[in-house]
Amino acid sequence: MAPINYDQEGVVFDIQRYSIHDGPGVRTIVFLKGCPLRCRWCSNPESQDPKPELFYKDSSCIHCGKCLPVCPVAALSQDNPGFVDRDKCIRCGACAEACPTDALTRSGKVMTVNQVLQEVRKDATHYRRSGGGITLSGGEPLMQSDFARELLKACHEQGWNTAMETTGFTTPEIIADVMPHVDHALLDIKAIDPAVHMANTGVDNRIILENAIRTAMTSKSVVVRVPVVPGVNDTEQAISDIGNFAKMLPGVETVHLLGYHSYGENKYGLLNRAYPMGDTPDLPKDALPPLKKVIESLGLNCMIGG
Ligand SMILES: C[S@@+](CC[C@H](N)C(=O)[O-])C[C@H]1O[C@@H](n2cnc3c(N)ncnc32)[C@H](O)[C@@H]1O
Ligand code: SF4
Repeated sequence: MAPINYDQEGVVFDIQRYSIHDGPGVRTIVFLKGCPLRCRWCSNPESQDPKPELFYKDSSCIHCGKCLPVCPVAALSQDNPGFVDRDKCIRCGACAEACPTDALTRSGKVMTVNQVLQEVRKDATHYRRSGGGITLSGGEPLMQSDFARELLKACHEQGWNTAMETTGFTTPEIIADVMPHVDHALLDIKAIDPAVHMANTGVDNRIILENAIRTAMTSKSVVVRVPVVPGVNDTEQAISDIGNFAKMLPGVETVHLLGYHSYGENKYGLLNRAYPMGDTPDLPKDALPPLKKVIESLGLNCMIGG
């Protein structure tokens, strides 16, 4: 195996400690920026653009104007305080540094594998006791495949367990390159019907379904995950289609059903974007048990949440 490149850089938008979801034991979740999909319900809209970007919180802005002179490309407006011309913005973050009230903040920063390791190491004693480790999420972690691979290799060298939340929309070469370093793959399948998938995520699902087979053949443990979204895949037929696909993946025994929630809605506002789900209510709690039964009737284990 090639030596680990600890200087490999990636763009990280969050590191969450002490998670008891998204893999076994206590975990640190490292969120990588960039995603080729645009799921209408995505709870992490700040993950989608690969580069760092600005959040603007109108209610915190005191209109002091300190952001205006520091922007090197005049992407902010004197007449309309807090307005960010996102096509002009070069993501340097100078305005966020100048902002005294954090009305402007930057999501995403460049980190090396070594810098992420130093952060993750703070939880290492918990990993040992609980069988936990690191989970890469995003965004789509495979969009920064060199960074993901080097970080996973470095975690394994420390003896830490690794997991990845992915939708597998990438090339077969990247699956072969990265997935052998993942102990637990949490593989999202959002819809089997190609038209439904395209309309709600913006991409064709053929490559995802093909890569699901490749992942199942490469990874040590794979769980299929389904965000259950009203009007998209919340019918017994749609869940049965996903269950039947999961069932034929080698080694897959478990499906997680995640009910749609709108927790990410406010972040669309901070990015000056409209929320694509409008006022669609969260999936009612009682919608999931019947769908769990559908999965179990196929001979698979099913867990609500993940
Ligand atoms: C933000 S995604 C990142 C990983 C990868 N891009 C993916 O979609 O699998 C992490 C998990 O959150 C789920 N998720 C995203 N938005 C959600 C929402 N509004 N309600 C419930 N689950 C959601 C995804 O389906 C996925 O299982
Ligand atoms: S694949 Fe994941 S990160 Fe990408 S848009 Fe969909 S939910 Fe968001």
